[in-house]
Amino acid sequence: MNEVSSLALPVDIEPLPWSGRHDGDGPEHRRWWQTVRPCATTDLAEAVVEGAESGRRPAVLLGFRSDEGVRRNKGRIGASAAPTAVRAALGPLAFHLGREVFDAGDVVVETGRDGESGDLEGGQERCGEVIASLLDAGALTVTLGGGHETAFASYLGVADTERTSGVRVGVLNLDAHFDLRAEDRASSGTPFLQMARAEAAAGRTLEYAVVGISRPNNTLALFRRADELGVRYLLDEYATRETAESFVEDFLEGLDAVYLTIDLDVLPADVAPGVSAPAALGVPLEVIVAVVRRVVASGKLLHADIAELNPTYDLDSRTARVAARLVDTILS
Ligand SMILES: N=CN[C@@H](CCC(=O)O)C(=O)O
Ligand SMILES: [Mn+2]
Ligand SMILES: [Mn+2]
Repeated sequence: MNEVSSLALPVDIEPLPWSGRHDGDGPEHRRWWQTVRPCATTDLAEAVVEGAESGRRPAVLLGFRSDEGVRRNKGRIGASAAPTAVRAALGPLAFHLGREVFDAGDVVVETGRDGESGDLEGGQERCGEVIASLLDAGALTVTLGGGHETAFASYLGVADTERTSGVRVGVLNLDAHFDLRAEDRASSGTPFLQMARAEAAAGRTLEYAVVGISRPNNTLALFRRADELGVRYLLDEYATRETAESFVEDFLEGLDAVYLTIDLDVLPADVAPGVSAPAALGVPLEVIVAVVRRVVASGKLLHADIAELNPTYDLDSRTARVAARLVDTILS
């Protein structure tokens, strides 16, 4: 395990904007805003030692403020504001988790304009370095995207940490889309093809499964690419609690560790209106929560991210509240 003092955090640790209702200072009144601490290296190191005793790693949240992937994918931009919106929705929630939670701040991606490209690739590399460093230190990491280009940043971190050396790692995506587009440059529509190519270059095969694929929202070309790459998927219309849990159990069985990525457009549009591409059908939130619980119960969760929240199109913070609930479930 690396020294925690070598953490490559994205920002100088400053008080971050966590707030919520105040019912008192005792543990019985505890909420997220009273719990989350800036990710100072010595505090994280202590929490890792304590977490090893209780069997619960400390969690570290990391924002990936990026619009560039969705912009390149011709979607509706606004996801760069999502990390702030998720923190605001998490802050007032009652805290029942038996682990420490830290906030490592945000990696900020410059957005392109006037025909110029933004530096998505640089941002993904920086984010990947931070994730790998936090994983090496012993944390359970959760990235708050950003468009789904967040997933390639997550992959870089997962691929780089010493914790995945010699380990069978899979990627479980909860999403209406494959995001396997073959494009000249990275976007929110390409991350899993980028991963498949990176794994192939390393002499491995990407273990990739998706729950919630919408047939009308993925072309025949994308279904063919998924088949060529051996991608396992469950269509949205067949995703009941029973089928989804059994699909995920089968996938997890052949793995030692899993990276979970949740694209909020997997949910019905009335549950998650604040996304670039809202779903006409979608997978019920109860099913998504059940899937996340299965992943957590497996003990194989290494890293997770939540992507595509777009506060510009949200209604009364509905989607941000769902994202916060899912973060809470991931860390339960
Ligand atoms: N992140 C991926 N987004 C979808 C968007 C689809 C759409 O705009 O309809 C994709 O590229 O397939
Ligand atoms: Mn996606
Ligand atoms: Mn999607």
